[in-house]
Formats: sequence, structure tokens, C-alpha cells
Amino acid sequence: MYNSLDRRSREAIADIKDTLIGIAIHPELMPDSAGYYASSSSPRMQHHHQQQQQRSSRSFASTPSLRSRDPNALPLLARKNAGANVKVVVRVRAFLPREIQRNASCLVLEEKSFTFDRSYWSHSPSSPHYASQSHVYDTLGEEFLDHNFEGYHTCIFAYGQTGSGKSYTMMGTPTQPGLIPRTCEDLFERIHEAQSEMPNISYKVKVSYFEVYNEHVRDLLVAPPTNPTAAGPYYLKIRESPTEGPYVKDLTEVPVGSLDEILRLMRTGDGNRTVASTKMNDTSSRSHAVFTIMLKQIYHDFETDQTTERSSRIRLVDLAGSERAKSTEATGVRLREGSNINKSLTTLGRVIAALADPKKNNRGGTSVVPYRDSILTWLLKDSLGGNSKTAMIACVSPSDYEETLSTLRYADQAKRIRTQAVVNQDSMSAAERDARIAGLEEEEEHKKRMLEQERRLEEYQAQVRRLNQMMEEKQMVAEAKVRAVEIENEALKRHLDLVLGELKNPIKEVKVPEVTVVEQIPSDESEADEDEGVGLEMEEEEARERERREIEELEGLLDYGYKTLDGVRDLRRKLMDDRERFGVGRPVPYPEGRASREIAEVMDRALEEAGLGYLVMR
Ligand SMILES: Nc1ncnc2c1ncn2[C@@H]1O[C@H](COP(=O)(O)OP(=O)(O)OP(=O)(O)O)[C@@H](O)[C@H]1O
Repeated sequence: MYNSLDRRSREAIADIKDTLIGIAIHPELMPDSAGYYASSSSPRMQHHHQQQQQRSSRSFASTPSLRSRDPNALPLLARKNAGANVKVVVRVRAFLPREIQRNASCLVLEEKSFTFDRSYWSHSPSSPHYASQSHVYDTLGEEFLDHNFEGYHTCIFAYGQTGSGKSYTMMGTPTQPGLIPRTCEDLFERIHEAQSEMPNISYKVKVSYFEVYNEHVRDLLVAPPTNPTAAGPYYLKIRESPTEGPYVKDLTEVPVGSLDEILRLMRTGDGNRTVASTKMNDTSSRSHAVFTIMLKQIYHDFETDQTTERSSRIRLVDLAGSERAKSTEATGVRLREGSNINKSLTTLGRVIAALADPKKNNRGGTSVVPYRDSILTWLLKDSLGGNSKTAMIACVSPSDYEETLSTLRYADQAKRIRTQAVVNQDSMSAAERDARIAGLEEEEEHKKRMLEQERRLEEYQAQVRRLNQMMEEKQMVAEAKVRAVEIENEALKRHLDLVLGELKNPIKEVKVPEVTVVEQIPSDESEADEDEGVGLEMEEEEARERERREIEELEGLLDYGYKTLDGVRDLRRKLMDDRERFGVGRPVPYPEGRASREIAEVMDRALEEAGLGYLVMR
């Protein structure tokens, strides 16, 4: 216990030294020598400060950490410290039943030297050095949560071969919860404690959970679609913001207000994670899972009317395990997963190697760090080499020599990485806050107006599209009608020609001579012959006259037909010229005569049926 406190005190002193060096680089940003609570005249604040100091006997950096620095005296730029190395710990798990069955023995490495911060012996609970789940949290998780309350982003990731105990360490089991549930529990405990002591502090917690599976990002807080193709894109895209770095676009971030809520989400996400049974592990994680808690602390000083806001991100990563196809005997989908897992872990190794190499890293050589070579390293860019306090838990199996050696080398290299964590804090006076709110409101109003304009433009464009479509349809219908009338007219014309031909050359009626027996009356014979001759002449004259009239009438009718056809052609041309005026036709008067009227009526009906009845004048 004493040793642990002593070590943590030393670490604290080193951390303070780093910070002071960082501040000294910017002398104008040197903080006010008086501490935040010391400078506060409020007795409540001083009382709280004492409480915090008492609490620090349980935890080195005490709970809600808006305590230790004056937010006014430490503006954002000054919070960049000289950087600190990634914390690296190694954990050895217990034998699994199958290892006990084959009488596996705990391997002893030949003498080699690796640098770590700590090692956890979780091999046999009977050992006096046994590191339980709670021990791992108390000695690592708690310290990192302290950093979060101080306003630092943190990341703890578990690395190791398949079946070495990463998921056990990060998530644990219902009876032996791991770092993630314990962090959530401690987080809400601290929040409740702080809120009961300080009414002017409020907290906002949000959570997200995603996995990187086969080089794709999947939201674990959204149930996988039963039919991925019908449900749209299944995987999420990655974007990079100039201030926040790479992030997952459209990732669900759920606001949470209690431990129960966050644990429920954690279980939901865990249930959605891609897990499969392999020869090396019955429940092998086939993806890298990233559980993120976003913590915002808003502190309001009633005396100065100043608001201070601290935001931090807690990233807890359970990587998929490196695996040898030979040991896992994987085939098909499992083999493909395994090769993707190994590929991204190899890239992680290259990123760690580049970051650990001062020649590449210190002289602004971050561009040579191959973050973008895998989704995992790109998303962890900030945690690995940027604004984050980071820890790696290297998990090893007790009986696998080669894999253990490789994990230890990895871990040793990671220990050389330095990150540059800054306190993510922003403070403003009441006037600044009001101005910011006004500015944001104006921005919001402007965005709303823009959106409204965009919406209207879209509506207008949709309306124009609908109108054009209807016009096209109308034109197509009109053209079809014109074609129908033309066909009708052609048929009519042929019919008229036939009728006309028949009238011009009528088929003469063959008169069969009547055989009659005539009584001979000698005195009146010549008179009777004369009368008969005159009657025949008149009949012939009448027939010719009737024929002439019919021909005239039919010629008029034909003329009417041609004119109607002209009207239709005219209409068609107009339709082509101007859709708006396609309905205006040329009226054609009826010709005289009964027969032509009948035919004209037939034609009119045809036109009317074709929807063009207005062409002729009634
Ligand atoms: N410290 C430990 N004490 C007891 N059992 C452990 C310990 N660590 C791991 N185990 C057990 O070992 C098995 C494999 O562990 P786990 O699933 O955590 O491995 P992993 O590294 O996450 O594997 P993978 O990469 O395949 O997902 C599990 O049955 C787990 O309960």
C-alpha cells in the first residue's frame, strides 16, 4: 500500500514537473501562483477543497477535478504539457480447462529485458501476488478516470494473442466485471458524490460503441439489419475534423444519466458484437471494439459569474487477438476475419514502431506514421500519438512462448511512445457566454433560413419536374390522338374515292326485256309509240341531272375531307411548334348536301372520339 502511494506520488510530481515545463515554454501563460480554491473567497469552495484532499487518500487525483487549477489563470494553450509516455502493463491469465487437460506448463522466458510500468499476475488466485479484476481497476482504471475528470482524453487498449484475456480484462464476466463496467460504475458514483456536494457543477455523459470488423465500422448500439441490402448502408464512414481528428460519421451517441442506463447500453453493444468460436477461444472477438464515454463537466462560479467547461473522452478498446491460421485451424469466413485482424494489428505495430522512433516522430515527422493504413489505427490516431493519456494492457497466455514474446516486444515498443495530452477546458464570463449564445442563436437562425430556402428550392424543382413530366405525357397523348385521326381520315379518303369512282362510272343496270303479249289495236299504234319516246327522254334527262348533282356533292365532300386533313396536319405542326396552343384547330364548314352531311358527321364523330371534335364547325 505504502509502495503504491509512494509510486503514485512520484508519478504525480513528474506529471506536475512536465506541466510546469510546458507552461514555462509560454512564460506569458504562467498560471497565477495561487490555486483555484485558495484564491476563492467562498468558504464552501475551501471546504470542498479540504474534502477533496481527504478523498485523495483513496485515489491519487481526486474526484471531480475542477479543483486543482484556476480556470482563469490557465488558458487552453497553456494546458499543453511536455507529454508523457504511454503507460504499459502486462497481464498473465490463468490456465484454461483445455490447457489443464493437456497438462500445459507455465512457460519461463529466457532472460530478456522489457520495460513496463507494471505487471499483473492473474495466473493463480492462490498466489499472494494475484491480480484480481478489482485490483486491475484500482491500480489503472481509477487513475485514468481521474485524468478524465481533470479534462484529459484517455484511452486504454488491450492487446494480445487470441484467447489471452483481453475481453476478460476489458469487459469481464457478470461475476468478474472488467475495466469497462467498473469505470462506468466509478464514473456515476463520482458524479453523484460531486453533485451532492456542489450544486453549481453539472455533468453530461454520452456513450457510443462501435466495432471495426473486416476493415468496416459498425455501430454496436444499433441492432444489425435483418436484410442489410434493403436497410441501406450497413457500415459507417470515417471523416476527419481539423479540431477533433478522425471520427465515425453518424455514430449513435446516447446521453446517459445513470449507471443502469450505461450498463444496459454496454450489454446491448456487446450482444451485437461479432464473436465466434475458434479452436483457440470459444468466444473469440472477431472485431476490434471501441467503447467511448464522453464526459462534460460544467462548473459555474456564482461569485465571478464565470462558467468553466471541461470535456474529456474515455476510450476503452478491446482489440481482436492476433492469431496464427495454423493454431486456429480457421477456414472460410474465420480465415478472412483472421487475416483482416492480423493486417490491422500489423499496421498498429508499424504505427507504434513509427511513434516510438524519435527520429521519425520528434522532428515533425508524424506524416510518416502510417495511421491511414488501417481503419483501426486511423480512428485511434489521437489516442496513439496525439491528445490523449494512453495505456496499453498487454495480455499474455501462460503457455505460448512465441506469441508471448511477440506481445512483450510490442508492449516494450509501445512504452516508448509519448503523447501530448491537454486539458480540454474552456471558460467564459457571463457576458462572453451571453455573446456566444447570441452568436450561436444567430448562426442557428441563419442555418434555419438557409435550410428553408433549400427546402423551398427543392420543392420548386420537384414541381417543375412534375409539370414537365405531365406536359410530356400530354403531348404524347395528343400525338397519339392525331395519329388516330390521320389513320381515320386516310380510310375515309379511300372510301370517298371508291364512292366517287362508282358514281362516275356506275355499273349499268342490265334490263331484262319483258316478254308481254300485246293485243293488236291497229288504229292507235303510231300515237302510242310517240308518247313512249318522249317519256324515256325525260327519264334519262332526270337521271343525268341527279348524277351530276351527286358528283358535285361528292366533290364537295372530298374537298371537305381534304380540308379536314389539312386542319389535322396544321394542328400537328402547331403541336410541334407550341405545346400550349396544340388545341387550336382550323374550323372547316360543312359542305352542302345530304350525303356529304352524313359522311361529314361520321368524320366528326371520329374526330370527336379522337378528342379533336372542335376541329369542325357545328
Ligand atoms: N485473468 C483471467 N482469469 C481467469 N480466466 C481468464 C482470465 N483471462 C482470460 N480468462 C478466460 O480465458 C478465456 C479467453 O479469454 P478472452 O476471451 O478474454 O480472450 P481474448 O484475448 O479476448 O480472445 P480473442 O482475441 O480471441 O477475443 C475466457 O474463457 C476467459 O474467461
